[in-house]
Amino acid sequence: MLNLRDPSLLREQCFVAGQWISAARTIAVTNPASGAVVAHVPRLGATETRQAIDAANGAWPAWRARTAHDRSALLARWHALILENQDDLARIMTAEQGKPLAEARGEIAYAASFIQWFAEEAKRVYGETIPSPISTQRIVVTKEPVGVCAAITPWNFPAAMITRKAGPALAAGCVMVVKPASQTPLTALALAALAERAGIPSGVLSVVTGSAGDIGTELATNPLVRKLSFTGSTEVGRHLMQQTAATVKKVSMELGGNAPFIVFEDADLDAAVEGAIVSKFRNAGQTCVCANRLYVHSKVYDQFARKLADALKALKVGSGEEEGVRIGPLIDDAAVRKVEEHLADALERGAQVITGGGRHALGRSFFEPTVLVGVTQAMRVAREETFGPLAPLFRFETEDEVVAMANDTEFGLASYFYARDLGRVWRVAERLEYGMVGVNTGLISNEVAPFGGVKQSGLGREGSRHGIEDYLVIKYINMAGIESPRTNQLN
Ligand SMILES: NC(=O)c1ccc[n+]([C@@H]2O[C@H](COP(=O)([O-])OP(=O)(O)OC[C@H]3O[C@@H](n4cnc5c(N)ncnc54)[C@H](O)[C@@H]3O)[C@@H](O)[C@H]2O)c1
Ligand SMILES: O=C[C@H](O)CS(=O)(=O)O
Repeated sequence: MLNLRDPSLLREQCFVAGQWISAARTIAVTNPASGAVVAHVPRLGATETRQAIDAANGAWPAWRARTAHDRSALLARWHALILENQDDLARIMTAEQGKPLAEARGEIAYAASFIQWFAEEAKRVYGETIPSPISTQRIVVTKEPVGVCAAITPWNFPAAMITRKAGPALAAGCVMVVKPASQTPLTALALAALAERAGIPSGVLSVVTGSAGDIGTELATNPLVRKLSFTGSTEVGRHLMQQTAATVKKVSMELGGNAPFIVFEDADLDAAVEGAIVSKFRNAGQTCVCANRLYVHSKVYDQFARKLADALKALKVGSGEEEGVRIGPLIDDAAVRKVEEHLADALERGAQVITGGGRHALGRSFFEPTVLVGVTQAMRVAREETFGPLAPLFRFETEDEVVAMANDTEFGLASYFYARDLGRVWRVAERLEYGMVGVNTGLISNEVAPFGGVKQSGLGREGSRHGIEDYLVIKYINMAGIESPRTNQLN
């Protein structure tokens, strides 16, 4: 049993149309560190999803009719409740996802920041007037909520990936049905409980758990759903884009990554090592913006590799609840097997391990933080998202060579590089084909900046003033008949 200040936040029911509902069939939620069953949630399907969509559609007119200030105040109340319950939400998250408690607390604060940000942005949805080419007409442009929205979210950030969607959606006057990952539904359900306590009306926000295929198909094909926002793998994103095409839904796609992390010869090496630790090993390497390939100039390659390996040895691996743990377990055994496959492929092709190199002695889904040297573009780690604590180091000689290698991928989410020459910083930042570039930092995620990718890493942006645009549609009003006054023809 979790040691919660408010045990009622641990919900084993879904929030559908303002009601907490159960189901005969359930899904067990397990702790990745221990394998213990934490809770059971309903295994819902298309029927209940339709109920949630119908309730959202019914709640939409009243929700969109509220003033922006009204919606803002309710979101602000939700934000306050999330922070008031930060510790409980973090404990629930660590229990189901495995990340260290300190990281879970950090994610809750990060998740709450999107609610706060869009509570304010709700009041800044501006339209425009346009000078008319015809003297008797006036042109007005307004922005309106797109309508019933669906969100499908991943397990690696069980809170932030939901609020990064629900925040702008509700702020814009939309309503939303959320399907969280089956590995981490408890955080989503706790957030829904707090939204209910904040006074967000029935039907405005629902959370359904269960069969990804059945629920996903209903969300992607039901004509009442006007927008689908997905965060997850590129493979599933492609599938959902195909499914939503039949009803021409607006889509946002936050998909896979393959981030290059480049260390030039003029870099501050200690800063670069610190950045590499944050960028590569946050959430045990299970983030979409993790450094996936580390390119190090040959002049500093050996020194950087040694420093990185030494820094890694200081990181405690263990269960997220344990004090001082920096690297938790991976989400499941399949995740560990993928890291093992990437490691084995690299070793077979000539790479060498300088620290780590296999499953951790703790067993289950723990993996040793690992540094590989002698890595080349021919290896799987160069082409595929590893999503684990494996840092492959590639060597390079010139700026042109490394930019070409960095861009040699179908992904384009995050990228990072360390350099101090101003000309190089501008040249490389402009040449990298990514939605986001971190210069001399390994951590770029916040609520104020536009988060998102190019190429096959996705469509749209989350956070920033841009994030609400994905939940709005533009309306053009042409107001004619504004002739000069004339006697009324009718009398
Ligand atoms: N770009 C971003 O902001 C971002 C953020 C987090 C994770 N990710 C990516 O997500 C992946 C890891 O997360 P994951 O393993 O949960 O991804 P995933 O694509 O397997 O699952 C994501 C969500 O989609 C659901 N899903 C799976 N198959 C589906 C289907 N056929 N129809 C409808 N829904 C379906 C899952 O249940 C889950 O809720 C990585 O590729 C990572 O890069 C991207
Ligand atoms: O996995 C990717 C998420 O977007 C995590 S974060 O936004 O970079 O914290």
